[in-house]
Amino acid sequence: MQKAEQVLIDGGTSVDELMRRAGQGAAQMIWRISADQPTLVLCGPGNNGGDGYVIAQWLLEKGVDVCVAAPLEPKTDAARHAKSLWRGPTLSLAAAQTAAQFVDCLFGTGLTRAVGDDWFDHFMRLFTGARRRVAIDLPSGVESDHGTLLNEIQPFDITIALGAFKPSHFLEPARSMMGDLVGIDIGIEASSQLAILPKPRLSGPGPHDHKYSRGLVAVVAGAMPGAAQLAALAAQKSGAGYVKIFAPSGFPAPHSSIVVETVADVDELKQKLADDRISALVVGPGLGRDDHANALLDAALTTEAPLLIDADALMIAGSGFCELVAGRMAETVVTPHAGEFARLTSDSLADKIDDSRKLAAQSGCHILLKGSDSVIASPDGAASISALSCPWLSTAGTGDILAGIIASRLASGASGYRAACEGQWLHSRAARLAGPAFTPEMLIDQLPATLQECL
Ligand SMILES: NC(=O)C1=CN([C@@H]2O[C@H](COP(=O)(O)OP(=O)(O)OC[C@H]3O[C@@H](n4cnc5c(N)ncnc54)[C@H](O)[C@@H]3O)[C@@H](O)[C@H]2O)[C@@H](O)CC1
Repeated sequence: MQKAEQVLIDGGTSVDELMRRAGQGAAQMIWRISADQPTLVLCGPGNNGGDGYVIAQWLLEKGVDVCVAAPLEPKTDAARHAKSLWRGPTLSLAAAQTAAQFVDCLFGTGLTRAVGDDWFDHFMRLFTGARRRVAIDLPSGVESDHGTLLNEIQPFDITIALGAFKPSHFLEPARSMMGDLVGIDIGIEASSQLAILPKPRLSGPGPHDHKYSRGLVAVVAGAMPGAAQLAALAAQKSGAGYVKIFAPSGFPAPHSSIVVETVADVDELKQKLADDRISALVVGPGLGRDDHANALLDAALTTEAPLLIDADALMIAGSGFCELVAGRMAETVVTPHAGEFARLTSDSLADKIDDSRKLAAQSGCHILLKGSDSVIASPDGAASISALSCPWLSTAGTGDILAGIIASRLASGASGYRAACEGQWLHSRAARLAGPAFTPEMLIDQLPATLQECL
């Protein structure tokens, strides 16, 4: 983002002009949602504060009863210029009174440490006394890149992001402080190795496609049949041409179209996995964690097809994970939740994006770190954050479904990173369509409609 701003500035667009676009865009948004509510704008010393003076002046010209509170004079040229154009009253923090609407321009992306108590106590007084609270770019107290809270703030009603979304708009715990999140275009083309997951663009089968060209997904089943069945069903309803489960005898097929191939032992599994028509393999959901499960995982790792590793397989692999996957030539996607991730790295999770990137680079695998703020990282350093979150996904079976969706995307020929990104988006979107309190089957049933949206 800062690089993108610099390109514009080098090309002749002044910081004043960017600030004018940002402030006016934000003011118009505020005007649309709250019209003439009496408003207090809290302006800090940096360019975020400068945005605040632009917003305040724009609202004043609309006839709004607006006041600025500022703890310090502006420190940047652009913010000084914005203040020079402000025609309304400016009060100290201590003198400022609460207003119906509170607009927070104390700090944006430049916050480097917690806001001190002398300012923060007033900040909270003015915040608490307002009926509507609007944060400009980022709520003060939130650092911009890692989702970290530097102060104990409370949720805003709306956050207006300027120019581009920052990682903390989507990473917890910061994300929960944003309220409704909207973006303002100020003419900056942000390009970075960190992306917000876009809606996938998929194509359906062509006239010459058949079940194998659309992709054969195989699932290695273990001790708990339900999880492997869900992964298989999800793969099927995400568009795979053919879905098979390799399972011990007596394993129930989840649907008459899904083939269950009995494997008597690990050697037989290895033989079946040598079938080069297999386009993607899933191992982990319901695998179990005993010696037999361990041997099934070893067998699965012999496949030359793209591989999705999840759940029990990750718990078995533990800190030996990187060694275990070291020899793999085909794409490998790994989908741990935070607990499984900590098991793979033998360390607690400090920074979702950096830690996922590190594990991806060390292992050569694509890592999808699951959570309400899922992060996907690739060995080449690319990373994406999911902006679609659905807290109703926090229920048993949904991870197995995600594994099946990603496997079907791998089977269609997508790269590991792309399959993980597409799978994550489809999963979250299906959850939104399923509404509250869904069963795994209800979630799976939404997958065709979700695919339809992406064709
Ligand atoms: N750079 C640009 O061209 C544009 C920036 N814009 C705005 O500018 C913001 C970033 O501006 P800045 O980089 O000036 O950053 P901020 O306005 O967030 O504040 C930075 C200033 O606060 C100080 N500071 C940081 N943490 C502090 C703390 N805990 N207590 C006291 N002082 C502290 C810093 O030393 C620095 O002086 C964005 O979030 C956005 O709102 C927009 O106006 C669009 C254009």
